[in-house]
Amino acid sequence: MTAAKPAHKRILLKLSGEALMGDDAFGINRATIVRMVSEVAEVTRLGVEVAVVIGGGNIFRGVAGGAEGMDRATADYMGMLATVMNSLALADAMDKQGLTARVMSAIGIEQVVEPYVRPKALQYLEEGKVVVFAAGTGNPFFTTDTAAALRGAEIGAEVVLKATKVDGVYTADPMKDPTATRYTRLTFDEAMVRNLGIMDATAFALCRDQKLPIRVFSIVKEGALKRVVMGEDEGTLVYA
Ligand SMILES: Nc1ncnc2c1ncn2[C@@H]1O[C@H](COP(=O)(O)OP(=O)(O)OP(=O)(O)O)[C@@H](O)[C@H]1O
Ligand SMILES: O=c1ccn([C@@H]2O[C@H](COP(=O)(O)O)[C@@H](O)[C@H]2O)c(=O)[nH]1
Repeated sequence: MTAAKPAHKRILLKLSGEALMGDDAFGINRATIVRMVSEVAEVTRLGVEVAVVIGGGNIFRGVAGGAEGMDRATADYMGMLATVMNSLALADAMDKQGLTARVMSAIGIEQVVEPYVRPKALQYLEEGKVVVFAAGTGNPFFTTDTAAALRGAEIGAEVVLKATKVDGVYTADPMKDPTATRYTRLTFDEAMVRNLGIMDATAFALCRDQKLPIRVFSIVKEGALKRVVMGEDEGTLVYA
């Protein structure tokens, strides 16, 4: 009997910053990051090329309460720096688990991490290294979901996997509306027309135009990432 093959050769994994908190109120929970990284390690062992974009919601968001009264662009740069911190923590945890990770930043901070250079990122992926894209798109007024769509398209990923705290896209925010029901699949146009808040419209529009599917699934659910990579029916597929 031959072993089942992964459904994807190259993926862009968008990891929720907020999920990194685990049960804590802020920051990075050690056990949580270690578990997330072990799930990433498992899919790299299947031969899948993995690029990661991590959010910053566990530390700072430009539109959150902590930024009230601030200049929006300044607050957004703080948010991007929060994603650099998460990226460094992630790469460090990967290193500890025997993965080789490279952090590439969209904003220049060469003393800390190397800048994002597309051919270099592609080279790392071909070498089997995990590439962590830090600092979002490098521009204020965007989110790391849009960065995931952008980098996913640039590196020719077959799918964007949005790993978050909920197990898919619902008819309404399931954290606020207990009657909300989960979609198994829906189109980008449906997601945008229904104004479903799971991702911002910029990210949806970019993926739709590039015909880059997104699968939304729960990173809290153990083994879900591997099941998604193996093509099993997990979470919600958003497609063009
Ligand atoms: N229609 C919907 N279906 C599912 N989740 C929704 C929906 N509308 C809003 N949400 C909310 O969206 C959240 C996930 O999106 P968001 O990008 O804010 O989180 P994240 O990926 O965890 O962010 P970050 O990386 O910034 O920490 C969920 O936790 C959920 O509460
Ligand atoms: O391209 C980008 C990406 C992010 N930001 C800012 O960072 C925070 C954290 O990102 P999340 O996607 O919310 O996790 C975001 O709120 C923005 O303030 C950005 O400006 N540009």
